Amino acid sequence: MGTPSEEHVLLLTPDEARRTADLTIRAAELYIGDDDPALLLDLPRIAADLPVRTQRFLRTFAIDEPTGYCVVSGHLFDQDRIGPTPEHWRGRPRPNREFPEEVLVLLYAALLGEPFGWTTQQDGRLVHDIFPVRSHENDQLGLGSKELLTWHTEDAFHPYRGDYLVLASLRNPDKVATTVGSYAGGALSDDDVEVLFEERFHIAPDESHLPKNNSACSGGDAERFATIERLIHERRPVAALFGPRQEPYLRLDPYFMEVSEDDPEARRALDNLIAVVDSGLCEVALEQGDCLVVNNHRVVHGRVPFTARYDGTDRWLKRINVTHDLRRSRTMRASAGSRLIG
Ligand SMILES: NC(=[NH2+])NCCC[C@H](N)C(=O)O
Ligand SMILES: O=C(O)CCC(=O)C(=O)O
Ligand SMILES: [Fe+2]
Repeated sequence: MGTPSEEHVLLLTPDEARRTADLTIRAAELYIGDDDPALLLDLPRIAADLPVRTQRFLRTFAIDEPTGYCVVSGHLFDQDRIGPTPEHWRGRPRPNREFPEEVLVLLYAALLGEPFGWTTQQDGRLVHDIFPVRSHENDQLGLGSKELLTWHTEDAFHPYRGDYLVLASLRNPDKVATTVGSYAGGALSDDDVEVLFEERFHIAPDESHLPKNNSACSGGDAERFATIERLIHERRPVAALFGPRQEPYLRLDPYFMEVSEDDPEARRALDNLIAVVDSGLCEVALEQGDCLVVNNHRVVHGRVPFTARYDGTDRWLKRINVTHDLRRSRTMRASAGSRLIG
């Protein structure tokens, strides 16, 4: 994988960008926030008014998997309306000033599948904020900055992790790059591939799901993290590769992965895979107005280290998780219609 090629990018025409912005601003006036059930119900109806090229581009990306990631660029994100980059995601109003951009990622999610969130991430918000937070400067979190955010499958530890991820760049003045990596197939020995397809790898939940990175509720909160706790204690081994042998899907987060000491074969195969992904890692610096869509099985992603500003002008992304099939996670959601896994 090199730098993004033409097939990865849809550049909106000025007219398409205007129509898209108008659509999201009008919709944002009709609903009360990213969790408004009426908005979630209406998403496909509203998405039908997005430019036809956008609809076809994202539907093709989802169904045919022509590439592991793509970018829809040229969106108009009104900087005056959006206002300064906040200091923390906690306690933000609903709806907020950037609600039209939250509507946008929800509409794109509806073209790809169904948007969902986690009770254990950002207090159950459906659309996540990603900007540097001072207290997390050195953490392996989207909210970090000083450290390389090592590449990963989003929520790799979880059986119901998303099929796609949408990242909308509200601003990125220092052109801080998101990293994207893949495994094309053919670069590893058949023996290594065989081992990687077997359930010989442990993946611990990353820290974004831990209680310390959510708001503490008074009492009775243990329940919210019970499933995560169980996954930590079960330590069920999983496969690092799955699906088609020629072009396998990935389930990787090396920083949080472990292989038993008595399984050097699995260790070596994983190290070889990590080296192949590393060697082809590319950097995608999202410009203001870019939406990056990641196929969470075909590619891994991360972020280069950077120096945060903490003056209201920092890099700011909106993130949404998307699944093809909400029903699969039904036992971990409170009701059939709930979009929060936990
Ligand atoms: N290798 C890693 N750092 N994995 C964790 C990724 C960050 C996590 N998805 C977050 O929302 O903050
Ligand atoms: O900041 C980025 O570009 C990616 C962040 C990310 O991967 C995450 O928060 O999980
Ligand atoms: Fe991520």
